[in-house]
Amino acid sequence: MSAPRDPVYLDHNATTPLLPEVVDAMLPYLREHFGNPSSAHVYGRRAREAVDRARAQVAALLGASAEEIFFVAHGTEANNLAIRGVAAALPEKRHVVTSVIEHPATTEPCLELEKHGTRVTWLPVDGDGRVRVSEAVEALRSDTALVTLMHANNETGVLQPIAEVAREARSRGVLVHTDAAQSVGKLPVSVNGLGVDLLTVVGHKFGAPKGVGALYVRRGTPLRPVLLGAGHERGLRPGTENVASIVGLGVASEVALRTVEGEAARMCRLRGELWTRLRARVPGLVLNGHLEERLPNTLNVRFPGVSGSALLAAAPEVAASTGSACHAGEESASSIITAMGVAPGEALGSVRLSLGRTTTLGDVMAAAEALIGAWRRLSPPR
Ligand SMILES: Cc1ncc(COP(=O)(O)O)c(C=O)c1O
Repeated sequence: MSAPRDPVYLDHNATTPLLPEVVDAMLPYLREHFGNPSSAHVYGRRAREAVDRARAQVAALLGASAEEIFFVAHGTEANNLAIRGVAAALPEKRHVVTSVIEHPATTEPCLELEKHGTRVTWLPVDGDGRVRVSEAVEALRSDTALVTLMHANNETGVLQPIAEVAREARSRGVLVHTDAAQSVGKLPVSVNGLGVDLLTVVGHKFGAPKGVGALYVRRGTPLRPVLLGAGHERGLRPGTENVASIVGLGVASEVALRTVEGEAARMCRLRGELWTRLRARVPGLVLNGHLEERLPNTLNVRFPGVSGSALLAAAPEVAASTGSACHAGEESASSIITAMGVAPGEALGSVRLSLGRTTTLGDVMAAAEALIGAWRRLSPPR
């Protein structure tokens, strides 16, 4: 008897499988090259060289210099370091601008600053899920320390107008951070193209392991460490480097630099195929978020008359997510979708389908069939 097939994995915005090149590059650093990069002997030197190589690879992906890349444990830490680190470095500036659709790794540090007296402007989004540049500009004040806006939203995949906001903010002397957890590795991302001072990179969103990320810090940006300890990462992020994972992040960056454009185009075609198939057979299906200004791999759709979680439970052939949360047995709609003006009852029908490098046309066709079948079984007869 053959083993049951695993469900089609359409949850690449949650995490991605490790790239084979990443695993191959990491293994020697888990086995024989176990040295501490701070040690002066050959074991340490080998580890230091590997970390330096990875730093150059991440920098190349972003169009940055190696000295501007700081390794951290994850996206959460990178965002905390950017937001809390700037606030600590500029104590006289008591205002931060962010949006209502950020990941908790941004929202929570902003709420913490707010508790301690910093004023935070929470920008709304329009019906397409985008911040309006004019509202971001109007929010800027003489005491604004930082604008922190995500590059691509993790649920909808919608891209934010970072370059336009950054141009205005930086011309007024305001620092700009973008959480690029979802866009790096899926789209070409350049720190100079975006014009940002700080940018968050998350390894496990593009084929590197979980538990490693990086913060890009433009030369000269005022930033204080959040963790206190020894002098690793030039004093900005103490703690012995996670060498094998850093090597993995470097190789994933190198692969992304070589292949991101081709993969983005392939992803866009597959996503188009999925959308076309679903839309043709689910009357009333709605796309959440802007049609074009979005990640090439992400489709977030609202199925009529059913909840997204019930739909996914009825389609075990597909592994995907909803943005809804369950509190005390009550399902509540995603705050990202309701922020776009969608009524909570309708927003509950949303499902995020996020494709990746391992996704094939066969996967997309099988997933579409499974979702359409589940929706028909759950929907009252028309
Ligand atoms: C937009 C965004 N920012 C930050 C993070 C946090 O990354 P991590 O869970 O690796 O800390 C995620 C992870 O889902 C994300 O999607």
